[in-house]
Amino acid sequence: METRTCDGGSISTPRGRSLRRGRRARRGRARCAYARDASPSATTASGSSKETRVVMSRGNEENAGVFARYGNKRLHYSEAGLGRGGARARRGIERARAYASDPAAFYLSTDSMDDEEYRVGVLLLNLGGPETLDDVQPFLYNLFADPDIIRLPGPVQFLQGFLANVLSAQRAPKSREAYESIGGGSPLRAITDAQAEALREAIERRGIEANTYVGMRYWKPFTEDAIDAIKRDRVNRLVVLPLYPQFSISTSGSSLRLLEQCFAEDEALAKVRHTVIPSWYQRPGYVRAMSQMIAQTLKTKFDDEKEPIIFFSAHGVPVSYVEKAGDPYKDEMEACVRLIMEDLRSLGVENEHVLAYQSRVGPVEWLKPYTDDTIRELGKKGTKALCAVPISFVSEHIETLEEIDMEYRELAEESGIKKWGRVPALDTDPLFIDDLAEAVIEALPYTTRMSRRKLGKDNVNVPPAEIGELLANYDRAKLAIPVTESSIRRQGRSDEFNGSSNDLVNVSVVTFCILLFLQYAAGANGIFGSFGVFSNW
Ligand SMILES: C=CC1=C(C)c2cc3[nH]c(cc4nc(cc5[nH]c(cc1n2)c(C)c5CCC(=O)O)C(CCC(=O)O)=C4C)c(C)c3C=C
Ligand SMILES: [Fe+2]
Repeated sequence: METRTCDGGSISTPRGRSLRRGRRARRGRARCAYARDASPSATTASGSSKETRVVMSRGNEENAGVFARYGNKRLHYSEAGLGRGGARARRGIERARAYASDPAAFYLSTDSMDDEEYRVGVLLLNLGGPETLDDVQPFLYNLFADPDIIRLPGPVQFLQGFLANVLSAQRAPKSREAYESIGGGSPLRAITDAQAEALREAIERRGIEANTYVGMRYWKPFTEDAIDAIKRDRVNRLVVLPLYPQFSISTSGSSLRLLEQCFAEDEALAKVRHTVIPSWYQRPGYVRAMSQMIAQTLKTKFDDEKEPIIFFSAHGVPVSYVEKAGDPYKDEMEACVRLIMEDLRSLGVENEHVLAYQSRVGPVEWLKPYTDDTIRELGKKGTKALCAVPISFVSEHIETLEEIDMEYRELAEESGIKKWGRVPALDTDPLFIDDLAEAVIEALPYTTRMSRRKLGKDNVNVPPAEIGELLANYDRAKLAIPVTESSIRRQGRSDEFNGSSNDLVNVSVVTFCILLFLQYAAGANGIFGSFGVFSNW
C-alpha cells in the first residue's frame, strides 16, 4: 500500500503567483491522503483538515479549443450547440476562454472551488490483453461480445453472445500461437501499470497529488475494477484518459460507453466531476516524442538513415465505422501522421512516408491500404529499406511484437525489402509521459458537475459535455446497445468460461441451430452470408 499526503495551502500558477483562500487556507496542513490498493480505512481523505496545493499549467486558446471540440464531425461547441446541449456548449466555450486567459483565476471563480477537498483521479483506459495462454479465449470472448467491435444489425443483436463464443473458440488457436511466440501473454498490463505510475509521478512533480487508475476493456484489471477503486478512494475530480492517441468508436468509444453505463447505474459515481480527453494525437509533446523515436531508429538501425521509407502502420477498423458511423479514426490518423512528418522535417528528416492499416479481422472491408498489400507493392517497386512505425498504440503489444516484428518483417524480406527497422512503442518515454501529465492538468478545470438527462427511452444519467456529450456526436441509432458490466465481467474469470469442450459443444450446437434457422428464414445468402461470418476469422 502506498499512501501520500497533499500539502501546502496555496494555489499557485507557473508564473509564481500564489492565491490563498479563506477557509481553505486557514485549515493548515493537508491531510489529503490517497491509498493505492488500500482498504477503505486506509483512505483518509475525509479528515477534517483539508487542503490541496494545485499548480495549474498555463492554458491557451489552442488548448481551450481542444476541450471545446469533440466528436466525429469535429464540431466546435458553438456549432454543436445548434442542437441539444447548446447552452452547455456555449458555457463550455466561455469556460475554455476564461481558463485560457488566466487559469488560476478561472479555478477560483468556478464552483470547483467550494468547500470540497480535491481528490484527483486519472482513469487510464486501455484494451487489455491476455496474461496467460489460458486467458486468450475468454479475452477474445469479451472482445467479440462487445457491440462496438462486432456490430450486428438490430434484429440479430441478441446473437452477440453466441457469436462471441463461436468466434472466440475459432480464433483462439491462432491467437494463442501468436501470444505464445511473444512469451505466453500480452505485456499490456505491465506496461500500462508502469505508464500509470510514471504519469502519477509526472503529475506530482507538477505539484498535484493524483491517483492513477488503469481500466481495461476486455481483461484485467477491468474498467469496473478501476471504478470500484475510484469510489473507494472517494475521488471527486476525475480525468478520463483513453490511452489511444486517436479516437475510434471501437476503442476509446467502446470504453466510454461502458463508463457511461457505469455512471448511469451508480448514484455515487454520478457525483464525481469528470472530464474526458477524447484524443490527443495532436499534442506537441506526443508528436515530438514520436518523431524523436523515429529519427533515433533511422539513425541506429540503418546504415543510411536517409534511405528507408517511414512506414506508419496503424491498427485498422472496418470501413463502415468511418463511412456509416462517423468514426473520426481515419481523419485523426492521417492528421497525426501529417503532424509527425512536419515535425520530422523540422528536425531535418526528409524521408518519404506511407500510411497503411494492419490487423484486420473477419471478412468485411477494412481501411485501406492494407499493410501486407503495401509491403508487397513497395517490394515490387524496388524499395530496399522500411522503417516501421506502430502509430495507433503507445505500448508494445501483440501487434507490434508479433505482427510487425515477425510477420511483416518476414513478408518484407520475401518481397525483397532487406533492410528493416521498427520504431519502439512510446511505453514510458519521459517526453510522452510529461505531455500526458500536462494534458491531465489542462483538463482538470473542465471537471464539471454531472447532471441527469433523458436519453431515448432509458433514463440514462449522462454527464454533460463529457462522456455523454462526446458520444452524442455519434449516431446513436447506428451504435449498438452498450454492454453491461455483468455481461462482460461474467467472462472475466477463466474458471467461469474455460472454453472446455462441453461448453463449446453446447454453445456451438445452440448457435448452429439458430444460425441455420436464420439462414433458412432469410433465403438467398442469408442474414449472415452478407457479413461473411464464419469465414476469415
Ligand atoms: C487503436 C488500436 C486498436 C483498434 C482501432 C482496434 C480495433 C479492433 N480490433 C479488433 C480485433 C482484435 N483486436 C485484438 C487485440 C488488440 N487490439 C488492439 C488495439 C486496437 N484494436 C490491442 C492493443 C490489442 C491487444 C494486444 C495485446 O497485446 O494483447 C484481438 C486479439 C488478438 C488477436 O487475436 O489478433 C482481436 C481479435 C477489431 C475487430 C477491431 C475493430 C472493429
Ligand atoms: Fe484490435
